[in-house]
Amino acid sequence: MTPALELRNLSKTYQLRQSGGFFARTVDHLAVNNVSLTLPRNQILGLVGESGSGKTTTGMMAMRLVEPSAGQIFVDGTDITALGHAALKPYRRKMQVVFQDSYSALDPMMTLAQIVAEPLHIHGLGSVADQTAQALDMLVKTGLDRTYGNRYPHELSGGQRQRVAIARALILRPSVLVADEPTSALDVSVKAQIINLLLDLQAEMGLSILFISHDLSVVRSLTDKVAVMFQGRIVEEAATETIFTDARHPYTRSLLDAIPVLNPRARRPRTFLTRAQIEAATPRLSGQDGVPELHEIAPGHRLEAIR
Ligand SMILES: Nc1ncnc2c1ncn2[C@@H]1O[C@H](COP(=O)(O)OP(=O)(O)OP(=O)(O)O)[C@@H](O)[C@H]1O
Repeated sequence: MTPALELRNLSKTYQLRQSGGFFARTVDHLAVNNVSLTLPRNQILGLVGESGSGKTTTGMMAMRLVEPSAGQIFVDGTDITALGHAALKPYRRKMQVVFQDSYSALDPMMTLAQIVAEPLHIHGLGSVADQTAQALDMLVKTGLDRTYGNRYPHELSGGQRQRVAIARALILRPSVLVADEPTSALDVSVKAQIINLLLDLQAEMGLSILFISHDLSVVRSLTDKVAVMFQGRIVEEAATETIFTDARHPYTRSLLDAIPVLNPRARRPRTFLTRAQIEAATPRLSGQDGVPELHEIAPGHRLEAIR
């Protein structure tokens, strides 16, 4: 079956301005390096990695919200990489995004019904009455009763705002949802509610989700497959349970070791790796051999960036 989303050899180089007064110059920064990913239909793919590893840039490129420097993006089998504004519009409907910080994404002057209905309005779908009715139904689907339609974003809790952001993203019935750290700003119990909501909606609406997170426990409970990013590259990709029980790449294992364990008796020994050690293991991953076992890695080094 054609995947909902496929990224082929995607790269992004940002041009950074280095200050220096009269001698200011631009330098290239390779944020995403030759990333290939497949998101099958009705599945949830987790994209994990430390801050700055290129997860958001990858998700934004998948949606054509950031232009790739190289590579291709396929949505439902169609190459959308070079489509112009008009040709891209139907694909914009198919792909929606939810961010961590939903508050800044919700217009404070609009009611929740207006906020959720706005994408229908932008795409000219149905009458205003019809758009409002659909928006109220979608609010109910995300666990907010119809009376919320008349409220404003500042009246809501963080979890409720995230529900509104999800309702707005799903009102166009997209086939792909990019969820970029959608639960990181939430308390543990609210986090669980939002995860359950995403799972329910995914099953009900046949969604495919690219779930970007550095919260590995959330990723474990939600995803079918996980891709691990390090310095712009995918260093490991496998079924979720395989990642959590039999990770091959030392960087993945060091990420797993960094998950906090509350019970002190169950605490695992931590593994700290240097970037050079992770780099050394990365090119050899494709052969699945030659990856050094953790006990071979010299103790005493720390990988600060993942802590
Ligand atoms: N618009 C931009 N211009 C220049 N550099 C950028 C831009 N956006 C991201 N970067 C850089 O690209 C790299 C990857 O950033 P990105 O936000 O994609 O990583 P991330 O894994 O999503 O991190 P985080 O979890 O902190 O959001 C970082 O070094 C970042 O500083």
